[in-house]
Amino acid sequence: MTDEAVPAQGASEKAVAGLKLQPKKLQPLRRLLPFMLAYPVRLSLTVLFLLVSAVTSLAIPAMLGGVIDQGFIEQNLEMVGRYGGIIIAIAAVMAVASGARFYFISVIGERVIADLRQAVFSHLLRLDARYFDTNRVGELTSRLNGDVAIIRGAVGSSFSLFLRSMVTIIGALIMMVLTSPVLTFAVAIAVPAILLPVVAYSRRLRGMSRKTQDALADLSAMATEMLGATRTVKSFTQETVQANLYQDRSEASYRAEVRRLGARSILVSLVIFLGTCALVGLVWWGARAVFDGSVTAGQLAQFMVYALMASGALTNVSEVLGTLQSVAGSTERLTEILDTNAAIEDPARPVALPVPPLGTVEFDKVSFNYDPAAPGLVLDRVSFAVAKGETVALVGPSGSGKSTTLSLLQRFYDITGGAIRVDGVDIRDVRLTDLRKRFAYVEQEPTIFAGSIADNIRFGKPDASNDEVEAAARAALVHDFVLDLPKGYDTIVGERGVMLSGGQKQRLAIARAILKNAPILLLDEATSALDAQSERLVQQALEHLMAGRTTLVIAHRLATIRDANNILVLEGGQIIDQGTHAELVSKGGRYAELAKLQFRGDE
Ligand SMILES: Nc1ncnc2c1ncn2[C@@H]1O[C@H](COP(=O)(O)OP(=O)(O)OP(=O)(O)O)[C@@H](O)[C@H]1O
Repeated sequence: MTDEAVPAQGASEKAVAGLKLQPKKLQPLRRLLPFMLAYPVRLSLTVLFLLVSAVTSLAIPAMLGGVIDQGFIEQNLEMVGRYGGIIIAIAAVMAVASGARFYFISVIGERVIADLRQAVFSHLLRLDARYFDTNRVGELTSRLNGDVAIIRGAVGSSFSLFLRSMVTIIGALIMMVLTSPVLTFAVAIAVPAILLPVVAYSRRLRGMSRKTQDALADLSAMATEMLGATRTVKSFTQETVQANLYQDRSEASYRAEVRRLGARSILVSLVIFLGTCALVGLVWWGARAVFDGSVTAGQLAQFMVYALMASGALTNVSEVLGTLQSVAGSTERLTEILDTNAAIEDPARPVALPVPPLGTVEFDKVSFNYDPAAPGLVLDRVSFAVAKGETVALVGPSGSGKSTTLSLLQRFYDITGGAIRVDGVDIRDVRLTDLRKRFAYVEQEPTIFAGSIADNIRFGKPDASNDEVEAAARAALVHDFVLDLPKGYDTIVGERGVMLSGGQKQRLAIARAILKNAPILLLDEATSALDAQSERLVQQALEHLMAGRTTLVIAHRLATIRDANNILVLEGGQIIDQGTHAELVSKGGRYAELAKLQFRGDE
């Protein structure tokens, strides 16, 4: 829809959506207000030009009455010329004011959208891990893209049209009364007769419209999910099945839309027919008034133009109200994100961690559950300590709580009992960024971003010089393979690093961790088997990374475990045993079994 949509009979078709005025549903729009009020100068200019353009457009029909009565009927060409000159002058002012109004309101619209988008994105990044456990990323990005696009498409143009039309309606009504109170009275009786059946029918459309929206959202969620996993789809040969599923849903959405269009077409016919009847009635009533001398021909013409202007503006308002309702819906979904408080936040009075860092970690009877309401515990009174420079390995069967331990240490979730201390300070008393700066975290499946190799290494230290990046890359044995790449460090690695091998990705993540140079290393060793050559390179890179750092490692490699100062054996969220590799093997308990299973190949 454009701002300059001409209010004509055809537009009555669009009146459909808006006739369902529900002020409550528009309330979320208030949340856009602060974003607009942040630009008072542009806003005032918009209002000024809006008023000027409305007043000038109302002045033109008044001149038209003069042309007819004093020019046509008197057959006075000079008067026609004089009025023509005035009309051209008014039109010139109107043209400039309308252009300026369109420009300023569009600029405000774009500004508001940009601010809102940025606010939502940065707020999302600050929310805690639990929020992302319970909200689908696809849905969040769709809010960020889809809802922002809906607001963007409407804010400038719809608001402008809405305000302009409201001013026109009020102005035209006043002019109608001034021109002929009798005719105004006749119109006042006719309007509800037309509007009531239309309103009644348009209620039916509301439910239909919601259904097609839902169907569309469903479709796009499915597309996002499948296109993000094309390799899985291919490998499970699900192309046809998924394409058919998509087709079924797409057809369902098509049918829903066709039903809605059918209903809407009937409404259009209804509006056109009733509108024409009203027009004929007005002409008849007006002609009678002219014949009995209560109004002049010029006044009648003038009145008819005002009536058309008012009805056109009314059509616009009703249409825009429909649009504004969907904008309100989108605004609500976005402000919902802005209103969500992170469950994990900085303490009111943060305690500083010691400088230089000690590099110690202590778990003191730590208990935790992802879902506080669920029975049982994921970690059950886990206690251990890691001294400076030590390497402590976590081993245990799948689901025993190893990854959870590393998450809790970084305070992705808050524990339900006990305490976690880093450098002797309870992590809940430390600012989140201070805490997380103390760790370098290498994930099991490292996240590689779509940028260049250098960007990926620099992630943890954006201001690192090229030399620093290269030094980290050398230590992580990334440098050699980078030299073979066409653009060296500037090579773009593709989304999620698809252009790199598994071992290269791991070394890249290690380089990133080396550059961050944090005192405590959190390592989730990859379980996926690398070939012996890659394995050796990754191991070498890790040794560089671990040198001189306190290390907490979820271990799957024998080399790591053999060198560990202490091995914690986790099972069902509890530490069931601990000691060095030799001690634990000689004990012959659960660890010996695990080690036998896990490291058979290595031995
Ligand atoms: N984000 C989460 N929300 C809810 N439950 C979770 C979440 N992450 C893990 N869990 C549950 O917590 C338990 C411990 O999981 P954790 O990932 O810590 O195990 P793990 O020892 O690292 O396993 P693996 O070796 O398979 O990675 C499991 O029962 C798992 O289902």
